[in-house]
Amino acid sequence: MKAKKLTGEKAAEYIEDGMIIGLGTGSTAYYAIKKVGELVRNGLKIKAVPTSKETAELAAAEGIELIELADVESLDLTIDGADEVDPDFNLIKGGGGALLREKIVASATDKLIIVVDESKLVENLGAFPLPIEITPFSWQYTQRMIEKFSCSSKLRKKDGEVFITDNGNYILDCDFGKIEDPLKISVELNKLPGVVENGIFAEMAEIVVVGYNDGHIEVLDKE
Ligand SMILES: O=C[C@H](O)[C@H](O)[C@H](O)COP(=O)(O)O
Repeated sequence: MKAKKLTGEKAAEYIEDGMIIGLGTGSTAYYAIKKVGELVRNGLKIKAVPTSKETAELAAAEGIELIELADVESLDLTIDGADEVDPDFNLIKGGGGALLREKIVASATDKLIIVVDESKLVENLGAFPLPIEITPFSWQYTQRMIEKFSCSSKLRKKDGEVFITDNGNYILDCDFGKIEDPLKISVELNKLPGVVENGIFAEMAEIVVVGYNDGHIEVLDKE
């Protein structure tokens, strides 16, 4: 928890007056949002696009001005968490179910800053089951098509009920084993009718802020 808090707060240092920023989802992004709230209450002027209903509620409670992505051309930066990060900054996201909005917001962002604790760093993506957002319509058919990519999958449930995303869709958590070529599999998965989006964020992150349990932080920069 300490590591998550430190990374969230460190990432907030990149925010400057007048910026339009994206706010990620999850337990690490939470700390960044709390820090942004503090900065706003101390006079920082920014506007923010949330990546989930949960984040919108938290940000509003923090007094952060929210806007729609539809109303802007691009975002200066986005701070978001991840479930896995490989050495090339490819990510798996969507453990919290927010991957679709997160990917749309990330794609509109000049600088995507990822905040993680050390447990998220991996040599290869894939130990964390890949979340894939799919339409409820004939979802079992979509599942069969996805499983042709040599994975096994489970429909995500929460409290015994099917998990429904903010967009009214389902999520399949897919075990591919080691993912050798994240960009390729991401593109192939998104070609399947019924697949709305998958949780691989390939070649999108620019900065990864890593928090270690001993209290130190490392900032990894793609450049
Ligand atoms: O859907 C959720 C997001 O992709 C999260 O950013 C990701 O699951 C990491 O969350 P956490 O920081 O809680 O581990």
